[in-house]
Order: sequence, then C-alpha cells, then structure tokens
Amino acid sequence: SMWASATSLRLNPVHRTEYPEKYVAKPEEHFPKLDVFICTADPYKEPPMMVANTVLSVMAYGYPSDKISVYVSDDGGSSLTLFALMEAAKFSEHWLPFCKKNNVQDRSPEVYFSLKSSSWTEEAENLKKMYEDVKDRVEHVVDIGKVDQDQFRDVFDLWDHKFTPQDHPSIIKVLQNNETEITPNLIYVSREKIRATPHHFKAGALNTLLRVSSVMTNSPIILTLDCDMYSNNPTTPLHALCYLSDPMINFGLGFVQFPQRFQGINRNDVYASELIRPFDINMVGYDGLMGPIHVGTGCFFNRRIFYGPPTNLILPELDELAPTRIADKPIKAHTVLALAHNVAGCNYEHNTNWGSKIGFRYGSLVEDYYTGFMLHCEGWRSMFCRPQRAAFYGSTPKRLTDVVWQQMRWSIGLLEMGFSRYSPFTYGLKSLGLFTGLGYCYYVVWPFCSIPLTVYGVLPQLALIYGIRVFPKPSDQWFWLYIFLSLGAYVQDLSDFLLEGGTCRKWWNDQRMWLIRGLSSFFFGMIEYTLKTLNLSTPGFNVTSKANGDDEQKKRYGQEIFDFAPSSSIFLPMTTVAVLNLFAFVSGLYGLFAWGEGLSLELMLASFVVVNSLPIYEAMVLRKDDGKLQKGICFLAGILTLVLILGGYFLLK
Ligand SMILES: O=c1ccn([C@@H]2O[C@H](COP(=O)(O)OP(=O)(O)O[C@H]3O[C@H](CO)[C@@H](O)[C@H](O)[C@H]3O)[C@@H](O)[C@H]2O)c(=O)[nH]1
Ligand SMILES: [Mn+2]
Repeated sequence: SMWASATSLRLNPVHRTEYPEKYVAKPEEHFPKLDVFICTADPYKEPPMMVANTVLSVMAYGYPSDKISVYVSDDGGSSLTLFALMEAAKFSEHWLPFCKKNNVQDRSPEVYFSLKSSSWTEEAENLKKMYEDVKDRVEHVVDIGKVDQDQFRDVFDLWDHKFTPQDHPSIIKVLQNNETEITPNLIYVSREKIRATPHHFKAGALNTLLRVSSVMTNSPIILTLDCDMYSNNPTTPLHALCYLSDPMINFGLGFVQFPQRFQGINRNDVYASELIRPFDINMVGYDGLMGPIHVGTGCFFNRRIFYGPPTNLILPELDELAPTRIADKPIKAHTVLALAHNVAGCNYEHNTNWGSKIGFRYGSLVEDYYTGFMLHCEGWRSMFCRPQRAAFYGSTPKRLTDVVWQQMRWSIGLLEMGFSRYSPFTYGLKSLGLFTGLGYCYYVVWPFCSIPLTVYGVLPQLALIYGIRVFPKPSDQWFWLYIFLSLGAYVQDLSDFLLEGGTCRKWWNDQRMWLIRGLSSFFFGMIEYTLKTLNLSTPGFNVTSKANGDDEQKKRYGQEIFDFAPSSSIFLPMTTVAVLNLFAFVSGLYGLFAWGEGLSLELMLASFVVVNSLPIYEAMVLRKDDGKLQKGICFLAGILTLVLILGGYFLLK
C-alpha cells in the first residue's frame, strides 16, 4: 500500500511558474489586505529574538504596508516575547523604510546584518548598531528571565505571581497600528489558558487568531507561519496572489503552499532534515491531483476556506466573525478590543463548530496535514508555489533527540488521523477519489514501517546466529528476486533523490535516518498511540527546540557527529538492533569462513545494518563527549540483546 500511494504521487507531476511582475502593475488600492499569523509557544525553545526577526521580515514585505497586519500568537504567555515584539515594533520604523529604499532582499535583520560586507553605507552601519542594541536588550531580558516592571508598569502588570503559561487571562496588545502612519499593524495575542480546559495546541492557537483577526481586520488573505520561518523573498505575497486572485483559477482555490526550506543544515545533512521528499518531491506530485498537502507553515489561505465547502458557507456563531464582513473600525477601539478578548477566551469555543466544521481541525497532532486533508475533502483545491528565490527559511532540530521526538509527535498525529472517523483510508478514498485518497494514505502508513523494520532488524539475525535460513539460498531463483526488489527500490529512491538535487552522501544519510526513525520515532509513536487509545497517556505537542545549543554541541553538528544528548530510552530499540546485528554479523562471518556456509541474504542484511550502525558503535565505545550514548542505554541494550538471543533459542531451536 506504501507503493500504491507513492505511485499515485508520480502520476502527474506539475511544475508552475508565475509572473508577479504583472501583478505589481495593478494599482495598489486593488491589492487585498493580508493578515499574517505567527505562532510561538515557548521563549526558551523559541528565542524571542528569533520571533522578532520573523515578524520584522514579514512586516517588511514588498507590499503596501497599510494592508499588512501581523498577529503573533504566544502560547507561552511570555513577557519576554512581548518585550521582544515591542522592541521589534520600534525598530521596524527604521528597518522598513531602509529595506524598501535600498531594495534589500534579506529582510530578516539578523540575516542581513550577518552578511559579511566590506562596504556598509553609513546608514546601514547606524542601523546595524541599532539592531545590536535591540538584540542586547532582548537577550538580557531573556537571560534574567523577566522584564523590568518599573520601566513599563502598565504593560507588564498582568504578569503577577499568579500568572503561569498554563493559567492566565487573554492578553491582546496592539504594538503598532496603521491609523496614524503607514506601517503594518502588529498585534500580540496570548489566548486565555486554564489548566483544566483543553486548548488543542497549535490548531487552537490558530483558531484564536482567526477570530481575533476577524474582529480587528478580517483580511481576505491569510499567511500562516511558524515563528522560526522568516521571509527570504519580499515578493512572496505577489507570487501567492497570482493564484489566489486570478479569476480564471481562484474559484475553489483554498490555499497556496510554499515548500519548507531550512537554514544552517550541515554539509551532508546527517539527520536528513532537509525532508525534500515530503516538502518538494511529493508536493509536485500532489499538485497534479487536488493540490499540495498543507504543511503548517508558509501557506497563504483564502479566509473563506475556513468556513465550509466552496459552495456552502457555514456562518460562525457571531456576525462579527463572518469571513465576508468589512472590518472598518479602528483596531484600538474599545468595543473592538473587548470583543477580541472575548473571542480569545478559553471557553469561547464550547458548543460551536470551531475545530470541527470551522477553522483548523482538532483531533490530530499533525493538525496541518489533517486540516489540509479535511479541506480537500470539502472540495477545496490548493497550489504549490516555488519561486526561484526561496520564499521562507526555517530552522531544523540540531540534535538527534530533537529530530526523533519531533517525528514521534508526527507519527502519533498520523495514527490519530489514520484511525479517526475521517481516516484517509475510508472517508478519504470516498470523498477524494482513488489517487488523491491514496496520496493522503502515504504518510499515514509511515508509522507502520516500524513493524517490518523491527522484524527485519531482529528475526533474520537470530536465524543467522542459529544457522537457520529464513530467506531463500543463493542457489534458489527467489534469491535473485529478493536482490532485484531491494536493489531496485534503493536505486529508484536514489534516482528520485539525485534528480531533486541531492547528493549520494545525503541520500545515504537519508536512508539511514529511515532505519533510525523506524526504530525510535515510529516505534514509540505506535506505543504512545496505543497507550492513548487505552486512556493510559495523553501525548501533547512537544515543541521542537530552535535554540542554538552550547558551543560543543554546535561543533558536533558542524562535524556531522551524531548527538545523542540528552540520552533517553527512545534510543534503546535502535541500539539493541545495532548490537544484535553486530553479533549476528560476527557469527555469520565465522560461519562463512570456519564452516564454509556460503553467502546468505541474512548475512548481507546484517552487514548492511552494521554499516549503517557505525555511528552508534562509535557513540557507545569510542566517544568521550557529551553527545555519546549514555552507559545505561548501552547496558540495557546489551541485556536486551541477550534476552533476544535466548528467546531466539527457544523459538528457533
Ligand atoms: O501548543 C502549541 C504548540 C506549538 N505551537 C507552535 O507550532 C509551531 C510548530 O511547532 P514545532 O515545534 O516547530 O513543530 P515542527 O514539528 O517543527 O512543525 C511541523 O509539524 C507541525 C505539526 O506537528 C506543524 O504544525 C508545523 O507547521 C510543521 O512545521 C511552532 O511555531 C509553535 O510555536 C503553538 O503555537 N502552540
Ligand atoms: Mn518547526
């Protein structure tokens, strides 16, 4: 079924080009208003200065400033993040005119000022100084963990001793607004939280922003971004609008998705973080069906998409939230702010359609994939857009632990989706037809890979140790079929990879990460999901850290040394499999030379795993740095291997 669904993605690849120059020729008053949603959730995993840079990079879009409103949702309810945004608002008054006057392309100040330029103009030099001061102030506040209340008494009064990220009233602050001068609006939103009330993580945050922005600006176009995804291309909105406002294609067109690209990946991408398969290769395939899947960030939506199928508008419970209403009151007006606070309340959604028929959908930890799927099922289409200069750059996890945790969350989310009432296998195939339906099954099948991977990582090896054959012998004709199928699959995978501009080393790392994921993320994802269905656990949205680690850690990443810190039992299965395979490999070699047993598929498989596991052995015995595998894990893996070998004895002998 993996093959069937992968194949439907190969049927009709589509490559597009758009002509933003033509769009610019239109008079500015015809440009639609744009609301940008940026989500953040934790000031320590998502440094406020990073959020500020993302905010500044979109405020500085090459688009009429008075038409842009940037809403930042802070699920961390952090005064540090608010402080950083206040600083960003002040700095934007200098930064935006500078970018537009000099046609700067890198509109994230951090990126721009880290360019090594020998010829800064005096103006740039001053601005750089100003930026560094902003950065110092923000980082100082983050270091000491609080904002000096005396300096801004009225703003930070709310953060008293009762305030925690899980328990606090809704906070909405207009930090910059375009009624006095021509600047984008900047609004800080932290929805109300009460520990006992479910808040649905990012999907809940986005629905809050949908309502708050409805009350304030209600722009017809919405851009959603994760806080680490800064703009790298000031013309991006125009590229998206080429589709969203083209009357020839825009009926039923719900969103325009840009690929996720990442900054600062090491040379051979050891953790396979580029993810070009999901974010690029497959997208081109989906584009030939109903359109690309939604990947959570870098996506321009038609606001109407959140309110029912293209032909059947579902009105929300309040008239003020209707997607077609013109919001013409000043955003700082008392009535507007009061209503905005109200719709950001944590009980507001009670007995409404939010999360089920309206807005982002609840029920899966991959709310992006799930919501995109439900919207496609309603009959909306989407488009994939890849301008020559990448539209956005984000950050990827820099430690194996973070990579593996992130994908474990994804696999739990995919399982939640696969077993829900709206599973792509049943509901999806019915409402989307065969090919798109299968396309959506593709990812849902991912977590199940852990089953064959575990079996193939253990059984043939045990058989090898006890001299039993599970695969056909070389003299058998089936032997060559096995070889042909596995080599064939690998060659096809490699060629896909190389065609998208990958290298052989990257591909090798990528296939190794498949094995690692299968034995960690997918493995524990299945377990967590099972526990969840049995009501024994409630997996949450564990935010991936985007903070730069210490120097040692950065060095390891640069040198492509696997980083297993902080050690956790998530590494146990793969370490066990590595040890067992080494065992089997040695005993197989012994059999080969001492007994002349001949080459077998079992031995070839074990050697393949051993070659893939070299970094694990190294981390177990040779390394001394903090990123090595902890003794406890190695010890447990040893014990488990023994148990498996003993178990194998009873099973196979
Ligand atoms: O309760 C929460 C949890 C997370 N977030 C935000 O969600 C975003 C994504 O979180 P991250 O930890 O970066 O997750 P990733 O796994 O890196 O993100 C991918 O996968 C997610 C779904 O699992 C999608 O939401 C993302 O868009 C997609 O990039 C971040 O901006 C967070 O601040 C919230 O706003 N509230
Ligand atoms: Mn992320």
